[in-house]
Amino acid sequence: MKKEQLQFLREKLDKINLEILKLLNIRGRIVQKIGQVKMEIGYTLIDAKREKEILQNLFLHNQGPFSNQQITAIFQEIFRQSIELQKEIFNIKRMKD
Ligand SMILES: O=C(O)C(=O)C[C@]1(C(=O)O)C=C[C@@H](O)C=C1
Repeated sequence: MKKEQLQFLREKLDKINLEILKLLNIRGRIVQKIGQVKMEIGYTLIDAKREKEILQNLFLHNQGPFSNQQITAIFQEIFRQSIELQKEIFNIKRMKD
């Protein structure tokens, strides 16, 4: 039945969503550590060159169905939110100093 197929596919997506969430949070913790190191050595939070390199590497491995343009849009949002996480660390450090 088509409805059963839909339910089955949605259950598959639910599991994948949880995996993505877990990986995003693992990534977020690493981003926080990078933010801390960058602040200690006086680097700016935004690194456009590094973002470009990450995207180039993703394009090399991109097997679709998402286009490179769509991958760029997804990762630009991840970079934006990662910088927000780093700013939080920056503000906490400033409050302590
Ligand atoms: O690699 C860094 O310097 C980071 O801060 C990590 C990260 C990322 O999320 O990948 C975040 C912000 C920078 O603009 C570039 C990359």
